[in-house]
Amino acid sequence: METDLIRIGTRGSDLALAQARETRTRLMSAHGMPQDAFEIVVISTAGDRIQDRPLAEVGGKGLFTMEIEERLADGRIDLAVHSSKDMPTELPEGLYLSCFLPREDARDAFIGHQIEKLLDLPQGATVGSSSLRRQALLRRLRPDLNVVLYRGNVPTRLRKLAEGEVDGTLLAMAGLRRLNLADQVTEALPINMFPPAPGQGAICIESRMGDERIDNLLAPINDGETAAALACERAFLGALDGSCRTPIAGHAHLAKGRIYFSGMILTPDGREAHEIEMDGTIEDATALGRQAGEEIRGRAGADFFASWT
Ligand SMILES: NCc1[nH]cc(CCC(=O)O)c1CC(=O)O
Repeated sequence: METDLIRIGTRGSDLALAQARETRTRLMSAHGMPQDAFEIVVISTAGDRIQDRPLAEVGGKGLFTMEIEERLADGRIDLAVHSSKDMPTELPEGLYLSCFLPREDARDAFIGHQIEKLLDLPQGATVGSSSLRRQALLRRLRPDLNVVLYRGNVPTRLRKLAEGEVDGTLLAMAGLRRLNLADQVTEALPINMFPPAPGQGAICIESRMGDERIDNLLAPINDGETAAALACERAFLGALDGSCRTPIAGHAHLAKGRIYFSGMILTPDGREAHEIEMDGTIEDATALGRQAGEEIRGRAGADFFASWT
Protein backbone atom coordinates (compact mmCIF):
# COMPACT_ATOMS: atom_id res chain seq x y z
CA MET A 1 0.00 0.00 0.00
CA GLU A 2 1.32 3.41 -0.90
CA THR A 3 1.79 5.87 1.88
CA ASP A 4 0.09 8.73 0.03
CA LEU A 5 -2.92 10.16 1.78
CA ILE A 6 -6.25 8.87 0.43
CA ARG A 7 -8.61 11.79 -0.01
CA ILE A 8 -12.30 10.91 0.36
CA GLY A 9 -14.70 13.48 -1.07
CA THR A 10 -18.16 13.90 0.41
CA ARG A 11 -20.95 16.38 0.95
CA GLY A 12 -21.05 17.98 4.36
CA SER A 13 -24.44 16.86 5.68
CA ASP A 14 -24.51 14.69 8.79
CA LEU A 15 -25.68 11.77 6.65
CA ALA A 16 -22.97 12.24 4.02
CA LEU A 17 -20.29 12.49 6.72
CA ALA A 18 -21.58 9.34 8.41
CA GLN A 19 -21.33 7.55 5.05
CA ALA A 20 -17.79 8.81 4.42
CA ARG A 21 -16.74 7.68 7.90
CA GLU A 22 -18.32 4.26 7.39
CA THR A 23 -16.33 3.90 4.17
CA ARG A 24 -13.13 4.96 5.92
CA THR A 25 -13.76 2.48 8.77
CA ARG A 26 -14.29 -0.38 6.31
CA LEU A 27 -11.12 0.53 4.42
CA MET A 28 -9.13 0.77 7.66
CA SER A 29 -10.17 -2.71 8.77
CA ALA A 30 -9.86 -4.31 5.33
CA HIS A 31 -6.28 -3.07 4.95
CA GLY A 32 -5.14 -2.56 8.55
CA MET A 33 -4.63 1.12 7.78
CA PRO A 34 -4.60 3.91 10.37
CA GLN A 35 -7.27 6.62 10.31
CA ASP A 36 -4.69 9.26 9.43
CA ALA A 37 -4.03 7.52 6.10
CA PHE A 38 -7.28 9.18 5.01
CA GLU A 39 -8.49 12.71 4.70
CA ILE A 40 -12.22 13.44 4.48
CA VAL A 41 -12.68 16.39 2.12
CA VAL A 42 -16.05 18.16 2.48
CA ILE A 43 -17.47 19.61 -0.74
CA SER A 44 -20.55 21.83 -1.01
CA THR A 45 -22.91 21.03 -3.92
CA ALA A 46 -25.75 22.91 -5.62
CA GLY A 47 -28.22 20.53 -3.98
CA ASP A 48 -26.94 21.58 -0.56
CA ARG A 49 -27.17 25.29 -1.34
CA ILE A 50 -30.70 25.36 -2.81
CA GLN A 51 -33.07 25.03 0.13
CA ASP A 52 -36.19 26.93 -0.88
CA ARG A 53 -37.48 24.96 -3.88
CA PRO A 54 -38.25 21.35 -4.75
CA LEU A 55 -35.12 20.00 -6.39
CA ALA A 56 -37.22 18.44 -9.14
CA GLU A 57 -38.16 21.99 -10.11
CA VAL A 58 -34.55 23.14 -10.26
CA GLY A 59 -34.00 20.26 -12.64
CA GLY A 60 -30.69 19.15 -14.02
CA LYS A 61 -29.01 15.97 -13.08
CA GLY A 62 -26.25 15.58 -10.58
CA LEU A 63 -27.26 18.41 -8.27
CA PHE A 64 -25.58 16.57 -5.41
CA THR A 65 -22.64 15.30 -7.39
CA MET A 66 -21.27 17.74 -9.96
CA GLU A 67 -18.85 19.69 -7.77
CA ILE A 68 -17.62 16.46 -6.21
CA GLU A 69 -17.05 14.87 -9.60
CA GLU A 70 -15.06 17.87 -10.81
CA ARG A 71 -12.63 17.38 -7.94
CA LEU A 72 -12.49 13.64 -8.59
CA ALA A 73 -11.76 14.13 -12.28
CA ASP A 74 -8.96 16.62 -11.65
CA GLY A 75 -7.36 14.54 -8.86
CA ARG A 76 -8.05 16.78 -5.87
CA ILE A 77 -9.82 13.80 -4.29
CA ASP A 78 -9.26 10.08 -4.90
CA LEU A 79 -12.73 8.70 -4.31
CA ALA A 80 -16.19 10.06 -3.64
CA VAL A 81 -18.76 8.54 -1.30
CA HIS A 82 -22.41 8.94 -2.29
CA SER A 83 -25.91 7.71 -1.59
CA SER A 84 -26.61 5.56 -4.67
CA LYS A 85 -30.13 6.98 -4.75
CA ASP A 86 -28.76 10.43 -5.53
CA MET A 87 -26.59 9.26 -8.42
CA PRO A 88 -27.63 10.00 -12.00
CA THR A 89 -27.61 7.01 -14.34
CA GLU A 90 -25.04 8.70 -16.59
CA LEU A 91 -21.73 9.67 -15.05
CA PRO A 92 -19.08 12.03 -16.43
CA GLU A 93 -16.62 10.40 -18.80
CA GLY A 94 -13.77 8.68 -17.03
CA LEU A 95 -15.64 8.16 -13.75
CA TYR A 96 -17.56 5.11 -12.57
CA LEU A 97 -19.23 3.54 -9.58
CA SER A 98 -16.43 1.24 -8.54
CA CYS A 99 -17.73 -0.06 -5.23
CA PHE A 100 -20.98 -0.67 -3.32
CA LEU A 101 -21.09 -1.21 0.43
CA PRO A 102 -23.51 -3.82 1.85
CA ARG A 103 -26.96 -2.35 1.60
CA GLU A 104 -28.71 -1.00 4.68
CA ASP A 105 -32.49 -1.34 5.11
CA ALA A 106 -33.94 -0.13 1.77
CA ARG A 107 -37.41 0.69 3.17
CA ASP A 108 -38.95 4.07 3.74
CA ALA A 109 -39.93 4.97 7.28
CA PHE A 110 -43.01 6.82 8.40
CA ILE A 111 -42.42 9.11 11.34
CA GLY A 112 -45.68 10.22 12.86
CA HIS A 113 -46.00 13.19 15.19
CA GLN A 114 -48.87 11.71 17.20
CA ILE A 115 -50.20 8.88 15.02
CA GLU A 116 -47.81 5.99 14.56
CA LYS A 117 -49.05 4.46 11.31
CA LEU A 118 -49.45 6.12 7.95
CA LEU A 119 -52.80 4.51 7.21
CA ASP A 120 -54.13 5.52 10.65
CA LEU A 121 -53.74 9.24 9.94
CA PRO A 122 -57.06 11.13 10.09
CA GLN A 123 -58.67 12.51 6.91
CA GLY A 124 -56.81 15.51 5.54
CA ALA A 125 -53.74 15.13 7.78
CA THR A 126 -50.58 16.90 6.62
CA VAL A 127 -47.57 14.85 5.54
CA GLY A 128 -44.32 16.50 4.50
CA SER A 129 -42.03 15.15 1.81
CA SER A 130 -39.89 16.65 -0.90
CA SER A 131 -39.56 13.47 -2.93
CA LEU A 132 -41.81 13.15 -5.99
CA ARG A 133 -41.91 9.40 -5.55
CA ARG A 134 -42.99 9.62 -1.91
CA GLN A 135 -45.56 12.32 -2.71
CA ALA A 136 -47.06 10.24 -5.53
CA LEU A 137 -47.11 7.06 -3.43
CA LEU A 138 -48.73 8.94 -0.56
CA ARG A 139 -51.43 10.30 -2.86
CA ARG A 140 -51.99 6.86 -4.31
CA LEU A 141 -52.52 5.30 -0.88
CA ARG A 142 -54.25 8.25 0.76
CA PRO A 143 -55.69 10.74 -1.78
CA ASP A 144 -57.21 12.70 1.11
CA LEU A 145 -53.90 13.65 2.71
CA ASN A 146 -52.48 17.13 2.46
CA VAL A 147 -49.03 16.46 1.02
CA VAL A 148 -46.68 19.40 1.49
CA LEU A 149 -43.16 20.20 0.38
CA TYR A 150 -40.74 19.46 3.13
CA ARG A 151 -37.03 19.91 2.63
CA GLY A 152 -33.89 20.26 4.67
CA ASN A 153 -31.53 17.66 6.03
CA VAL A 154 -32.73 14.82 8.23
CA PRO A 155 -32.25 16.51 11.65
CA THR A 156 -34.01 19.69 10.43
CA ARG A 157 -37.00 17.67 9.24
CA LEU A 158 -37.25 15.84 12.53
CA ARG A 159 -37.18 19.12 14.43
CA LYS A 160 -40.01 20.55 12.29
CA LEU A 161 -41.99 17.38 12.91
CA ALA A 162 -41.43 17.60 16.68
CA GLU A 163 -42.73 21.18 16.54
CA GLY A 164 -45.94 19.86 14.97
CA GLU A 165 -45.51 21.60 11.60
CA VAL A 166 -46.70 18.37 9.95
CA ASP A 167 -48.47 15.24 11.19
CA GLY A 168 -45.88 12.97 9.69
CA THR A 169 -42.99 12.64 7.30
CA LEU A 170 -41.21 9.95 5.33
CA LEU A 171 -37.51 9.30 5.37
CA ALA A 172 -35.25 6.45 4.34
CA MET A 173 -34.68 3.89 7.11
CA ALA A 174 -31.04 3.69 6.00
CA GLY A 175 -30.32 7.36 6.60
CA LEU A 176 -31.99 7.29 10.00
CA ARG A 177 -30.01 4.21 11.02
CA ARG A 178 -26.74 5.80 9.92
CA LEU A 179 -27.54 8.85 12.03
CA ASN A 180 -28.55 6.70 15.02
CA LEU A 181 -32.07 8.09 14.70
CA ALA A 182 -33.89 4.82 13.98
CA ASP A 183 -35.65 5.16 17.35
CA GLN A 184 -37.68 8.01 15.80
CA VAL A 185 -39.34 5.67 13.29
CA THR A 186 -42.96 4.91 14.11
CA GLU A 187 -43.56 2.57 11.15
CA ALA A 188 -41.23 0.86 8.67
CA LEU A 189 -43.16 0.73 5.39
CA PRO A 190 -43.10 -2.65 3.61
CA ILE A 191 -41.41 -2.59 0.21
CA ASN A 192 -44.52 -3.84 -1.60
CA MET A 193 -46.70 -1.15 -0.01
CA PHE A 194 -44.30 1.74 -0.41
CA PRO A 195 -41.60 0.78 -2.93
CA PRO A 196 -38.28 2.58 -2.43
CA ALA A 197 -36.27 4.62 -4.89
CA PRO A 198 -33.76 2.76 -7.04
CA GLY A 199 -30.52 2.68 -5.06
CA GLN A 200 -32.07 3.51 -1.71
CA GLY A 201 -30.06 2.31 1.26
CA ALA A 202 -26.84 1.63 -0.63
CA ILE A 203 -23.65 3.67 -0.27
CA CYS A 204 -21.60 3.74 -3.46
CA ILE A 205 -18.11 4.91 -4.23
CA GLU A 206 -17.21 6.73 -7.40
CA SER A 207 -13.66 6.83 -8.68
CA ARG A 208 -11.55 7.30 -11.80
CA MET A 209 -11.52 4.56 -14.42
CA GLY A 210 -8.10 3.00 -14.66
CA ASP A 211 -6.95 4.16 -11.22
CA GLU A 212 -5.47 0.84 -10.14
CA ARG A 213 -4.37 2.01 -6.75
CA ILE A 214 -7.94 2.98 -5.84
CA ASP A 215 -9.47 -0.09 -7.53
CA ASN A 216 -7.22 -2.31 -5.41
CA LEU A 217 -8.04 -0.34 -2.30
CA LEU A 218 -11.79 -0.70 -2.85
CA ALA A 219 -11.96 -4.32 -4.08
CA PRO A 220 -12.14 -5.94 -0.61
CA ILE A 221 -14.97 -3.72 0.62
CA ASN A 222 -17.22 -4.14 -2.43
CA ASP A 223 -20.39 -6.15 -1.77
CA GLY A 224 -21.21 -8.29 -4.80
CA GLU A 225 -24.90 -8.76 -3.97
CA THR A 226 -25.48 -5.05 -3.51
CA ALA A 227 -23.56 -4.34 -6.71
CA ALA A 228 -25.80 -6.74 -8.68
CA ALA A 229 -29.01 -5.30 -7.19
CA LEU A 230 -27.82 -1.78 -7.96
CA ALA A 231 -26.84 -2.67 -11.53
CA CYS A 232 -30.40 -3.90 -12.04
CA GLU A 233 -32.11 -0.91 -10.40
CA ARG A 234 -29.92 1.60 -12.22
CA ALA A 235 -30.54 -0.11 -15.57
CA PHE A 236 -34.30 0.15 -14.89
CA LEU A 237 -33.92 3.85 -14.18
CA GLY A 238 -31.73 4.30 -17.24
CA ALA A 239 -34.24 2.56 -19.51
CA LEU A 240 -36.91 4.98 -18.29
CA ASP A 241 -34.54 7.84 -18.95
CA GLY A 242 -35.48 8.83 -15.40
CA SER A 243 -35.92 12.54 -15.45
CA CYS A 244 -36.11 13.90 -11.91
CA ARG A 245 -39.75 14.74 -12.60
CA THR A 246 -40.99 11.17 -12.98
CA PRO A 247 -41.92 9.31 -9.80
CA ILE A 248 -40.08 5.99 -10.13
CA ALA A 249 -39.65 3.20 -7.61
CA GLY A 250 -37.53 0.11 -8.07
CA HIS A 251 -36.00 -2.53 -5.89
CA ALA A 252 -33.97 -5.67 -6.58
CA HIS A 253 -32.94 -8.38 -4.17
CA LEU A 254 -31.08 -11.66 -4.45
CA ALA A 255 -32.48 -14.98 -3.25
CA LYS A 256 -31.74 -18.61 -4.06
CA GLY A 257 -29.10 -17.62 -6.56
CA ARG A 258 -31.41 -15.40 -8.59
CA ILE A 259 -32.26 -11.73 -8.74
CA TYR A 260 -35.82 -10.46 -8.23
CA PHE A 261 -36.84 -7.01 -9.35
CA SER A 262 -39.99 -5.01 -8.79
CA GLY A 263 -40.63 -1.56 -10.17
CA MET A 264 -43.35 1.06 -10.33
CA ILE A 265 -43.94 4.32 -12.17
CA LEU A 266 -46.66 6.75 -11.15
CA THR A 267 -48.17 10.02 -12.17
CA PRO A 268 -47.36 12.74 -9.60
CA ASP A 269 -51.00 12.74 -8.42
CA GLY A 270 -50.77 8.99 -7.77
CA ARG A 271 -53.88 8.26 -9.82
CA GLU A 272 -52.15 6.19 -12.45
CA ALA A 273 -49.53 3.62 -11.56
CA HIS A 274 -47.84 0.80 -13.47
CA GLU A 275 -46.04 -2.03 -11.78
CA ILE A 276 -43.70 -4.76 -12.92
CA GLU A 277 -42.10 -7.82 -11.36
CA MET A 278 -39.40 -9.86 -13.07
CA ASP A 279 -36.61 -12.19 -12.08
CA GLY A 280 -33.50 -13.53 -13.76
CA THR A 281 -29.97 -14.76 -13.30
CA ILE A 282 -27.59 -12.61 -11.27
CA GLU A 283 -25.16 -12.35 -14.20
CA ASP A 284 -27.94 -10.70 -16.22
CA ALA A 285 -28.84 -8.15 -13.55
CA THR A 286 -28.33 -5.20 -15.88
CA ALA A 287 -30.29 -6.76 -18.74
CA LEU A 288 -33.13 -7.60 -16.34
CA GLY A 289 -33.40 -4.02 -15.14
CA ARG A 290 -33.32 -2.65 -18.67
CA GLN A 291 -35.93 -5.16 -19.82
CA ALA A 292 -38.19 -4.25 -16.89
CA GLY A 293 -37.83 -0.58 -17.75
CA GLU A 294 -38.70 -1.12 -21.40
CA GLU A 295 -41.62 -3.35 -20.51
CA ILE A 296 -43.17 -0.93 -18.02
CA ARG A 297 -42.58 1.94 -20.41
CA GLY A 298 -44.55 0.07 -23.06
CA ARG A 299 -47.37 -0.72 -20.66
CA ALA A 300 -47.67 2.89 -19.55
CA GLY A 301 -47.65 4.18 -23.12
CA ALA A 302 -46.07 7.34 -24.47
CA ASP A 303 -48.92 9.52 -23.17
CA PHE A 304 -48.05 8.58 -19.61
CA PHE A 305 -44.79 10.51 -19.73
CA ALA A 306 -46.06 13.21 -22.05
CA SER A 307 -48.93 14.07 -19.71
CA TRP A 308 -46.91 16.14 -17.24
CA THR A 309 -43.22 16.40 -18.20
N1 LIG B 1 -32.12 12.53 -1.18
C1 LIG B 1 -31.52 12.54 0.12
C2 LIG B 1 -31.14 11.18 0.55
N2 LIG B 1 -30.27 10.44 -0.16
C3 LIG B 1 -30.12 9.25 0.46
C4 LIG B 1 -30.90 9.27 1.61
C5 LIG B 1 -31.04 8.16 2.58
C6 LIG B 1 -29.92 7.16 2.60
C7 LIG B 1 -29.99 6.11 1.54
O1 LIG B 1 -31.00 5.95 0.84
O2 LIG B 1 -28.97 5.39 1.41
C8 LIG B 1 -31.53 10.50 1.69
C9 LIG B 1 -32.46 10.97 2.73
C10 LIG B 1 -33.80 10.30 2.71
O3 LIG B 1 -34.32 9.98 1.64
O4 LIG B 1 -34.37 10.09 3.80
